[in-house]
Amino acid sequence: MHPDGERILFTEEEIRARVAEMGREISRDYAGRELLVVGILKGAMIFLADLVRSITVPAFFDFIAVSSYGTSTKSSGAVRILKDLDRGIEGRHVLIVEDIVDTGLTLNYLVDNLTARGPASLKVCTLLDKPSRRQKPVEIHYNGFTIPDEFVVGYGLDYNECYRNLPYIMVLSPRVFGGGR
Ligand SMILES: O=P(O)(O)OC[C@H]1O[C@H](OP(=O)(O)OP(=O)(O)O)[C@H](O)[C@@H]1O
Ligand code: HPA
Ligand SMILES: [Mg+2]
Repeated sequence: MHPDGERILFTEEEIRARVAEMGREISRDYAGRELLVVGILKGAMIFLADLVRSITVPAFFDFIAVSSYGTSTKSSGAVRILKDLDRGIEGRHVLIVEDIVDTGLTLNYLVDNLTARGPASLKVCTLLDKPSRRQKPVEIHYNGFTIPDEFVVGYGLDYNECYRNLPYIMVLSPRVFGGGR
């Protein structure tokens, strides 16, 4: 394990198995339809890349970048769109793909924002759910794993832009961010 980790939460193998299972479930639910997968940059990129390879219905991609964490382990509370979708989503079956739902501020904002654009349907898929920290409600349709209240990194998730390329998910040691969340 990386020396900044406290413990591994999910191994590469555990993630691979769960992501494949999620892809199969999504493929069943969207049978006969075309999917527009909307990835939330940057955290969701690794999960999305693996997930879509287990999805068997026709899938198109678009990406939106938002930020609320900046260089901290605490959400600033203000969600900003840094890069919007390239195209409209009116009449499309949209699946938002996210790495983690924590306070819910990011997805609560994005679901409202994208719903206003008139998609045929809108669902949320997240690899991780940390429900103990929720401040705003988010309806999650596909969830990989529910996790405890700890700051996790790896498999796309960062702290201060580090650790995204770790193939597993680990709990970040509080000594790296000074504890005190
Ligand atoms: O439920 P919330 O408390 O809003 O937290 C979840 C969001 O925070 C992280 O993104 P971040 O703003 O750090 O950008 P990143 O994806 O580029 O790391 C994560 O990828 C989610 O998008
Ligand atoms: O636990 C987390 N790790 C990384 N990024 C995050 N953004 C919200 N929660 C987290
Ligand atoms: Mg981040």
